[in-house]
Amino acid sequence: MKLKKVEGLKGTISIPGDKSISHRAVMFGSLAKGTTHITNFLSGADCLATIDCFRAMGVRIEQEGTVVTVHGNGLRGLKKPEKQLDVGNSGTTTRLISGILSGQDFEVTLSGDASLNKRPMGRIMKPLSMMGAEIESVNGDGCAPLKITGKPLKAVRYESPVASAQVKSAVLLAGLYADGRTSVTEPALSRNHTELMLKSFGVQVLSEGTTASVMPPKEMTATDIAVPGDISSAAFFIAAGLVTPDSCITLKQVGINPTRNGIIKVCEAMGADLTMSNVKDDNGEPTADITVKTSRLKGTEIGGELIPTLIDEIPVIALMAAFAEGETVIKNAAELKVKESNRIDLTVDNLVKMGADAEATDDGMIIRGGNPLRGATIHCKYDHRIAMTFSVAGINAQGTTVIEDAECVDVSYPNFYEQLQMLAGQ
Ligand SMILES: O=C(O)C1=C[C@@H](OP(=O)(O)O)[C@@H](O)[C@H](O)C1
Ligand SMILES: C=C(OP(=O)(O)O)C(=O)O
Repeated sequence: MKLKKVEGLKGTISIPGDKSISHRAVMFGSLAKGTTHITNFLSGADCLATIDCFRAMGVRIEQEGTVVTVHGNGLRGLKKPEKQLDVGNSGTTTRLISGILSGQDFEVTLSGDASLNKRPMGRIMKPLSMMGAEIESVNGDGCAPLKITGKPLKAVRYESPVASAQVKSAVLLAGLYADGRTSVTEPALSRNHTELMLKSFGVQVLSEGTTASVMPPKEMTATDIAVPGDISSAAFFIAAGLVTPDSCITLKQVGINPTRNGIIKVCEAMGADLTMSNVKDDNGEPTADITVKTSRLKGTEIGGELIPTLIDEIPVIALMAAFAEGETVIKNAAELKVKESNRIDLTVDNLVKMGADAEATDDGMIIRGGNPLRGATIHCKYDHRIAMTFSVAGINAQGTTVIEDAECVDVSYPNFYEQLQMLAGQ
């Protein structure tokens, strides 16, 4: 993909469905009794991998674009798949499904692409083993492929060393099959979509501070899920609207769940012209239309409990910082090193390549804003968030920017480039 400076971004777009919520809707719908109708489903590669995994375990799932119908098999109705499950590039699929597979009465192996098979799985293997599951890293490196043999599970109270919704969810989902109340405490609150959606499926869930617990139900009951727009996808256009001269963009029906809205707080701290309207609350998953206009941004500090609420947005926030006046310090974000790529190093390397003043630290980065950016060839190591971040950089840089492997945006935002062109009037 080649990008050049644009004249300004103008218009209104609908942001595709939230990736985290789309995964969970398919998973919980598969385990429920009855039919779950999902609208505004994210038809990106990661969520399609989740659909394929549950189809391979005997669940009938119909998909027509963003409308998905899941004919649930009930809590104990999954079948042993004929082959190993392919989780593609998706950490969420891998870790959440591992929790579910821990409670089944069959053995299964799951494996993903080269990037996925390098990501740490010890963080779920430990608590799931404590619950009694047999879970083995086939190559002995703590990564996928994972061989999981489901067992009758013991309830646990798990103290997670990381604020991770994937770890929390893996344990809570195994807890659906346990012999009592299972709880997870995390160092800071991560996204709570699992807790909210399990409740909609009739499961008893309790959330108190940074502890969530679940009681094993007899069955889960199908429900309808309207997926909000993904704030992690909206982030690219929030940033683009703020840093591109002569821009005004409205993003419709974006999810603003408080465990996900850190980018909005950062925008406020940076002095961004961002307004929200048409705020609606749907079972704890509120949405709003977000309007952004070109703004003079100023540097800020980002760390602590804010980090889990904006974890996937950090690369594009770092780009905003490169356009801001003064210094931005991002800390407590070491988790970025174990995403689809090492997002600290890859963000900083590509920013520097484009002429920005940025440096990596042990757990984050420091960006001194204000240097004009110049076009460059961007290696994104097949990481969708890096590809989109540097596309936003490319439309604001002197010369041409080439994004290699740009098709990886399909993982979370298949129509990203179409919407970008539309807003640029091209
Ligand atoms: O639970 C989820 O849907 C996700 C949780 C986050 O990962 P961690 O739990 O590893 O922080 C996030 O980065 C990922 O994109 C989606
Ligand atoms: C980290 C991400 O996803 P996952 O962990 O599901 O691969 C992401 O989408 O940025």
